[in-house]
Amino acid sequence: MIEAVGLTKRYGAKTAVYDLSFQVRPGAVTGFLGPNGSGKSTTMRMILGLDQPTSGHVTIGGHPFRKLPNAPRQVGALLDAKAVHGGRSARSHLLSLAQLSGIPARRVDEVLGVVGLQDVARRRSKGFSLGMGQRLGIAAALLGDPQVLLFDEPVNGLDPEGILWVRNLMKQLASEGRTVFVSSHLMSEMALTADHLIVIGRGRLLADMSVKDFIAHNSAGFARVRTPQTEPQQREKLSVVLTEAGGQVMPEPDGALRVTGLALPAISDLAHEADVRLWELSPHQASLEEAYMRMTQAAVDYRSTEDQKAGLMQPPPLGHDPSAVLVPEAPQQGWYAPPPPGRNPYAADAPATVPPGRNPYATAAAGATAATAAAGVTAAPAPAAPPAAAPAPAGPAAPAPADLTKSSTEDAR
Ligand SMILES: Nc1ncnc2c1ncn2[C@@H]1O[C@H](COP(=O)(O)OP(=O)(O)OP(=O)(O)O)[C@@H](O)[C@H]1O
Repeated sequence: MIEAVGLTKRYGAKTAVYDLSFQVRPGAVTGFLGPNGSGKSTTMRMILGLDQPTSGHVTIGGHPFRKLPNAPRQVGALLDAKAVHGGRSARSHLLSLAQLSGIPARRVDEVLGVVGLQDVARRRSKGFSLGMGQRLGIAAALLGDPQVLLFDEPVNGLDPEGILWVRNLMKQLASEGRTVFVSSHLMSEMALTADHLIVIGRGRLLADMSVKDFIAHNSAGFARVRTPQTEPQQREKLSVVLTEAGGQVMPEPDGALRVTGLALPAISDLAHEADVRLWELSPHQASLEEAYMRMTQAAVDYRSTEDQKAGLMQPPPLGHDPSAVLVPEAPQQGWYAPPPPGRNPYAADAPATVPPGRNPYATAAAGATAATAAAGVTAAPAPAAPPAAAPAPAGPAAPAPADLTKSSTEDAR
């Protein structure tokens, strides 16, 4: 088990991680989610003893990483897949890590098979695509057959087949009773891979719960309501009526209204009483991705001016005064306002109102990382992550597609 207690890390005036306490349990995949710069990599580096906490502490199996006996056999980590000596072949890279940790050479061939790189094992890794680099990093993490595994963005650069492979590998490792801690920006992928989620924003804990609970609490429903386009005053009238009845009303890009906090029958009755004709009244389920975006949007540090065009910022509510701009300290209601956890907004008895409411070998088994650090090789800064929308395409140095999609020997079993 990994246990963090009051973990805080400051870099000068910048607080990267603040008072984080959580546990990562064995036998489950725990997803570690947060926007860019939220402190995921810093937390992982502190777990691996590569960064010292300013205050608080973190242990693995009850010991700080640096005090773990035979760490490479107990903990494996993928932190930065690009931090590999490109002049070496995949096999010799793994062999050198194995030698540093007293791991027999036959294990190198085993893990090359597990990650599907056996046919390119003697090729220099500088010719590897991003996806192949990720596979090599995962092989390094598995080298010591450790019980605790940390993966920082393991699906970066992987194609859909690779993403599926990583998903199955994580699940398999957890089913063997191992502790698997995986960071990602991709809520949708984590919803499929993880059993438990730890979500952070600006270094603070936002959620620590099972995926099941996260879905139940956050992917709330809403109603879409549309009035005749030819009569905009009807839309305004309905919006006022619904708001007065305690609903939250937001405009949709196509001119419809998104309503939360009111049951569908109540919306219908209120429209009827106000003599407003409806062309659409339909229930919708907000996606988990959207729920995650809502939870973390107040904690997003880097936001493109193009976000508005891409629909990644919340539209202002109807009647919003743009001069009164709020800078929230905590997550707040975004595109939609979900009902309190467990409440079905469409139930006939639903209330009319809702309360306002690196290291060069950082890819390597972590122990080898420490060993290479001791050998005087300094850690590289974490690379900027790609946008969350889709896996990054293979880099320009991508080899023949056959290499990328190669099934691992594990797949074949
Ligand atoms: N060595 C450092 N010196 C100064 N600031 C740092 C250092 N490492 C990280 N930070 C800052 O700490 C914050 C958290 O960074 P971190 O890399 O942990 O976030 P992250 O969640 O992993 O981000 P991403 O998803 O983009 O990889 C950022 O603001 C980052 O700029």
